[in-house]
Amino acid sequence: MTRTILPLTLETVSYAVSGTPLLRDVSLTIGAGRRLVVMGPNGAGKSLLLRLCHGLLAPTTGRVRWASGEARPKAQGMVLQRPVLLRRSVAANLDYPLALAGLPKAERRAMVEASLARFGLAPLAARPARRLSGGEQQRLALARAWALRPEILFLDEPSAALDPSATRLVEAAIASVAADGITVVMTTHDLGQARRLAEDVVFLHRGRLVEHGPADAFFSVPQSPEARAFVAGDLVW
Ligand SMILES: Nc1ncnc2c1ncn2[C@@H]1O[C@H](COP(=O)(O)OP(=O)(O)OP(=O)(O)O)[C@@H](O)[C@H]1O
Repeated sequence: MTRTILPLTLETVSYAVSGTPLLRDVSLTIGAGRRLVVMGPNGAGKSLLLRLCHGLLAPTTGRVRWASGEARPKAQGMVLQRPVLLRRSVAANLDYPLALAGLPKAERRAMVEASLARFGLAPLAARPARRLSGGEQQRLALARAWALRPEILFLDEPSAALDPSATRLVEAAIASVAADGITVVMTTHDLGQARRLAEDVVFLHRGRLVEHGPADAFFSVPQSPEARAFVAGDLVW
């Protein structure tokens, strides 16, 4: 894959609502091909950070800069905690964005087949998407995003409210996306999940970026008192 839009750089990004600062002076570079997990207690600003990166929100001050120079490149996707699925079959949900992207029918059919197979969804192809279980819906949303061949995917709490076996299937799907060289940036509350998936960690606390570095170092020797308390399970907000 030719890399064109990464790295993504946040330059002293702040975000405020009605004068209340929610994220403050976040500077961060996200390079290609890594799995980055954004962690932090409730209300730390994890979802806001993802929305700013993806372009759903604009910073109050500072800049979000893609290497391609585009304001909001197409080669990036976001999967929400509760994915928005069409009232159609699983296969039709995969086909629709490909049609919007202008892919000819034969290519779409091949890509839908590949996506169904890749994410374990083939037996569900004809089912109404909105009747799927939470875990199946997440995998469909991941498959749909993957089929568009993004360079980077943002995943906001991809396994919130899923049971352990559904969580493991979603994690396998995320690992499979990353194995294709797609950069993954995700939030999670689940320390175990972060240990399983993260290569790098960003740790936020009360709207500030407190740590950013390799996951091994973050989990074994967190530098800040906040991160130490968080890793020990003692910091809840
Ligand atoms: N539009 C908004 N107006 C006012 N406050 C907001 C708005 N959006 C987010 N916030 C607040 O900003 C803070 C950060 O929100 P965010 O959703 O990013 O937290 P989070 O780290 O993802 O938390 P959680 O782990 O609980 O999902 C929270 O205190 C939230 O209430």
